[in-house]
Amino acid sequence: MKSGRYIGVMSGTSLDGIDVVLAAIDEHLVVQLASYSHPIPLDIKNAVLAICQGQQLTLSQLGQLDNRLGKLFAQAVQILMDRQSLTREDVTAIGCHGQTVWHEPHGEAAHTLQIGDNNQIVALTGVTVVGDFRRRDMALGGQGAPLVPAFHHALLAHPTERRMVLNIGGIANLSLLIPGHAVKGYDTGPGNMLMDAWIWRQKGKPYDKDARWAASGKIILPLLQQMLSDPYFAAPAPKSTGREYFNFGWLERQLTAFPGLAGEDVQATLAELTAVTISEQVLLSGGCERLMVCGGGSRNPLLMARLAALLPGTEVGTTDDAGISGDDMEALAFAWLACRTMSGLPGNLPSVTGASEASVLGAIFPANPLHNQS
Ligand SMILES: Nc1ncnc2c1ncn2[C@@H]1O[C@H](COP(=O)(O)OP(=O)(O)OP(=O)(O)O)[C@@H](O)[C@H]1O
Ligand SMILES: CC(=O)N[C@H]1[C@@H]2OC[C@@H](O2)[C@@H](O)[C@@H]1O[C@H](C)C(=O)O
Repeated sequence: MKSGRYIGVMSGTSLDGIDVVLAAIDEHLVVQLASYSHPIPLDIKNAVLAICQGQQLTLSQLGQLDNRLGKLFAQAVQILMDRQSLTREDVTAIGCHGQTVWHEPHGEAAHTLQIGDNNQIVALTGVTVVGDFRRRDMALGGQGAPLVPAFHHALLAHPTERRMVLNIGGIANLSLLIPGHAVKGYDTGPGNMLMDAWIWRQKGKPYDKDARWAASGKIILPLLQQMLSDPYFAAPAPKSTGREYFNFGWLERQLTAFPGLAGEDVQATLAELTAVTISEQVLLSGGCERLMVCGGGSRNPLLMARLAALLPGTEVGTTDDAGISGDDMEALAFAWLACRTMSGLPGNLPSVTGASEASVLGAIFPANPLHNQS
């Protein structure tokens, strides 16, 4: 393994910020050294949201967004490097996930697109970048997602305890770390995404802090039942999804049969949808002794309480309890995946994504050895 200091960059489906993490990685250890969250300007957030909901745009507009996101990722990395007084020689590589703008894992021409020009990051920081992690897996017949289960397994698997790791981001994904079994993992469906979309439309707030609004409402059971009948929830793994499917349009269609509901009741029902779809999958997958939650949803007390209530006999906690900040897990995973690629090691798990083989992932954008030499 090419050990060293790596930086991971993640801009997820929630568009709440760009997470950047510095980690020391070797064969046995991943040590988180520092992290930083960089804001995303509102016009960029709105442009990505519009694309994910199917809005048409010109190639020029797409190219400009790719350029601006690349510069934004570069700026975020540079701030972390400056704060840590790191020079380019101190960092082996940067693993940058990019911004997913479309994910379509089915059909004759399945595809997934993460943008944010990695060349911009190399040009500004002088550090080698690894990017485009998902498309090799897709070329091998896989879903291209989720990719974090391999990292969850490397970091959090236990020899005897049945564990599952749950990321509640915009989309929620579950990793099954069951001793004696191949690692499995898939997206369970919406995490915070629908709750975020609803409170944004109703109140102009980016998210329901500490679920205060949801907690003031009551669950509308017929609406919940109807939402639960969406075929995604019963579909077998491998499966992955995104904003192209579970978006505000999806929610509006669900609400047409229920006019005039109080906003807080819809919010309470959406929180319950997230908790129920996750807990059903945990139980259907045979249950676990410990559920370790990360992602922004692990900061939502209502979601955490509902998960604990729906999963009696399971120890429900956060990955922070195991020493890994739930806010940094995904960025850390892309630092680790970059290290795998730089070391010529596979990053995907066919048992998770359905790919025909394990493969080295991504593309390497090498640092310029002539940088700053004249
Ligand atoms: N205190 C809190 N109370 C309620 N919700 C919270 C809180 N803190 C964070 N969140 C939720 O977490 C979201 C951000 O989660 P996260 O950063 O894990 O998403 P992401 O990484 O962009 O998504 P994905 O994992 O799908 O790519 C916020 O948009 C919000 O909904
Ligand atoms: C296509 C895409 O960007 N998928 C994300 C998204 O966010 C959560 C969930 O949906 C997961 O499948 C994936 O991200 C994590 C990092 C993964 O690949 O494991």
